[in-house]
Amino acid sequence: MLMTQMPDAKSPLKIGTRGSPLALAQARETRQRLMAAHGLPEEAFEIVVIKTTGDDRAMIAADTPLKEIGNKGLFTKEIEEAMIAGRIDIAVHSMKDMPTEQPEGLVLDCYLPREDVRDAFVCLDHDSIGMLPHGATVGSSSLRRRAQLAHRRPDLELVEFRGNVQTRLKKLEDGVAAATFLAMAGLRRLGMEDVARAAISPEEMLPAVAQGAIGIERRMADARAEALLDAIHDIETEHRLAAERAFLATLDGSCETPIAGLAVIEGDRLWLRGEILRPDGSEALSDDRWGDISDGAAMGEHLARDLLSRAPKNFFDWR
Ligand SMILES: NCc1[nH]cc(CCC(=O)O)c1CC(=O)O
Repeated sequence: MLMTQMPDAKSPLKIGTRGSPLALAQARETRQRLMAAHGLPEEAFEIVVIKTTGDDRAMIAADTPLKEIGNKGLFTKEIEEAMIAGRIDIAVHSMKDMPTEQPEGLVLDCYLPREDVRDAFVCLDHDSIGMLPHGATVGSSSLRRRAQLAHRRPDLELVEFRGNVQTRLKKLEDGVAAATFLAMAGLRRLGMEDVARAAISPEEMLPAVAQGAIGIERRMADARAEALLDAIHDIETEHRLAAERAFLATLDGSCETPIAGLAVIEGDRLWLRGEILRPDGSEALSDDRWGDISDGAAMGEHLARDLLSRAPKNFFDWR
């Protein structure tokens, strides 16, 4: 392995991250894996917190849907600028929030082993979506979850819901809504899986593309970062994300559009399911297919084209 220099206390590998509890947990997991893979001490890594536009809620009205603020790259722009400027060497991201293309000079080709892909049903009084009383209020700001829920239960009342886990739980306690959703992966990484009343199966609610996956970005020309990251890369996650992200890219979507997708590997075969919905949930189109494990990108693209060809003309009016 060619590496100009191993990182040490004098020349640590700088790990850039947002400052949210979940982002910090993901940065620490990355550092932990790098330490273990290379037998390096903690001082060889420095976690650098970077504030992003998406974190600056002072500028943003609390009830504004994220999609209206200009979603693409909202949480990544400042981090990528810091990396290009050399203030950080690698950046740890939730792949669910990552645009499908990276700025010139940066690559995103290292994935950690994927966490639980499912959505969590968070509710104080009921065990499942099906058990919510007629007309109950549900809080979510995710266009995908809102559309999926409206499709399944048109009787429910939807309200915007955001903030950290504690804020959301307080809202449930205050009766603002009877239930909400979070990603199981985030809860697990925070050690808060108890907050989930139940994990929702992908058959019931197909997760967002790349949900539960952490990706690590670096400068293309940084041989040291490349060699260090190579040892912690998870190839199965790469194959699954290739399929899901090609599906998303072909639909020109992002995590704030009503698009869901999940790839699973069984033996040497890859299974991909995709779903698109009207934002009001009045219509949903989905399909799945099996293919070769390394054929994910083509499968994702073809699945997207199939669904698009079946979609009525005005299906994507929300774009
Ligand atoms: N869009 C916000 C976001 N991005 C990643 C996660 C959770 C962790 C993950 O899916 O990897 C969340 C919060 C949520 O959906 O509950």
